[in-house]
Amino acid sequence: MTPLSNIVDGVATPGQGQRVTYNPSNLDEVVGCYTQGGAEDVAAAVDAAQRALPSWSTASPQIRHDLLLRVGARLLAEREEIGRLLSREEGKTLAEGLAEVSRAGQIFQFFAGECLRPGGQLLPSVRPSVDIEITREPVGVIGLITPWNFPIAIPAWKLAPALAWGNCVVIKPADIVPGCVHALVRILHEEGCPPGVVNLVMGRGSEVGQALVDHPAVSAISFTGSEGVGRRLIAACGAGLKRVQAEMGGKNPMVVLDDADLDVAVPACINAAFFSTGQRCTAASRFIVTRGIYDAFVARMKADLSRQFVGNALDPATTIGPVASSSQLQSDLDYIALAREEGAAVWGGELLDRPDRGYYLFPALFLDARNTMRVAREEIFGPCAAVIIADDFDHALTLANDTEFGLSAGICTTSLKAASAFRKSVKAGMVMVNLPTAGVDYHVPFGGRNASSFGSREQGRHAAEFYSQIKTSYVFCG
Ligand SMILES: NC(=O)C1=CN([C@@H]2O[C@H](COP(=O)(O)OP(=O)(O)OC[C@H]3O[C@@H](n4cnc5c(N)ncnc54)[C@H](OP(=O)(O)O)[C@@H]3O)[C@@H](O)[C@H]2O)C=CC1
Ligand SMILES: O=C(O)CCC(=O)C(=O)O
Repeated sequence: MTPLSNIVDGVATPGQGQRVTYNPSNLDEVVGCYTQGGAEDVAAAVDAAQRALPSWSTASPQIRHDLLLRVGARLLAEREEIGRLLSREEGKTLAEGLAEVSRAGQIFQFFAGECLRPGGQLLPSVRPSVDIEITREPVGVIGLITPWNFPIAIPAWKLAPALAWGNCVVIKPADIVPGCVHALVRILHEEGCPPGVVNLVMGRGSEVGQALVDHPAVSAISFTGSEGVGRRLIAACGAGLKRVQAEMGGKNPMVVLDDADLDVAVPACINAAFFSTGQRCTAASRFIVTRGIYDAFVARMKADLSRQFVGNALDPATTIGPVASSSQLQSDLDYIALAREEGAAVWGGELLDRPDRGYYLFPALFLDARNTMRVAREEIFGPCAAVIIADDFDHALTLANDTEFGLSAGICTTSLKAASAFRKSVKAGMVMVNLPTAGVDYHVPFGGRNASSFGSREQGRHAAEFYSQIKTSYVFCG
């Protein structure tokens, strides 16, 4: 099988080795074969980006707008083909794969609009006859390091604002799912992206990702992934005086109060914790349920979960796809064993036999869990949720805030007063009322607090904070 190449300076460029990807729904099926780059490919890509920067950073906003709009339209037109590739490579259901490609297309269209929106400000000075002008300029060459759980939406929400603000980029997708980013970078070039503006180097994080972080000509790094890698990368960027944005994990709570409508709360909790196989940084992994509704909530969760079908991502009957990789599956199984050791009553969590050889894991509830347990404190990133009893609203809020993370948080209640109090007091970057903690809009700020996020927000108009830098000019006009 001939591997798909890196794309450097607009040209397909072979690397040193190759990686074959397999379908987590069916391990006997090869999905793709990709070249593996190394530090020298990163150096060539950064060189190309530096050469492209003077003309791209000064290009008419109309040119950037038109490119992003065309790319958005192509993604929407090719949604079926790319969505199937995404589902075969990552394992999310086809419906989720298709929705993710649409989201990527819409993100490009949103940022096409941003290219033409004036971003400056004219202010009077405290001195007479002096005007002050605040303008935004590109940051330079930006390294984008993306994870496996959103193989096209996350690359899109980093690439589109980077280009809109006139930067050049080198992107490194997660090694187990490079197919969608390869397709996206190919489309960018087919739609007229000038050589060197977007460069793709595939390969391992410890080599390609590290080389990007270490390269002195890379001015900024935008990363999404684990807390461990994120923390190391933030330290390295700080030492190299690079701008950095890191989107890391979550241990997101979903509070269910006595007055909740279970017809709303249970579907929201199932979606939040188990759709996309629980592999979302915004996934709910703690259900904090007040005493009066606990038994009814658990009974209804078990009944509704029993109707979910865990199967091949392309099977229309499937509501929950396989776990994405063998290492993630092993980690999930280790946490399920740990939940038992820590004294929770585990419901579900079985490996499933299916005609296809895949990583099929039934959702797990860790009943009667306590918030002090490791399974209630550490990000699992699989179809597992701890169910914790709370005495009342105040206790539930205290438990919800007792975490090192702070990405998203949800509450299910029919009380406007309780919902408002929760929105104001919960320590999270995003709050949902009677909605799943996961599944966000593409045109508003995304991000969290504490160990969940570092640096400025992603997405929406707030993305400008990271992808542009401010210049303040003083003009004597007397
Ligand atoms: N917040 C989120 O959305 C995500 C959180 N996670 C969490 O992380 C856990 C492990 O997933 P995993 O894929 O290993 O996450 P990682 O943090 O290892 O991977 C995220 C990205 O960083 C790259 N990377 C890895 N090491 C380095 C490095 N030293 N320097 C620069 N880049 C690097 C990876 O490359 P490569 O994979 O190619 O080696 C990948 O592109 C999950 O179980 C989950 O808890 C994972 C994904 C997304
Ligand atoms: O919940 C979402 O829509 C986005 C989640 C996400 O960005 C992530 O899991 O990395």
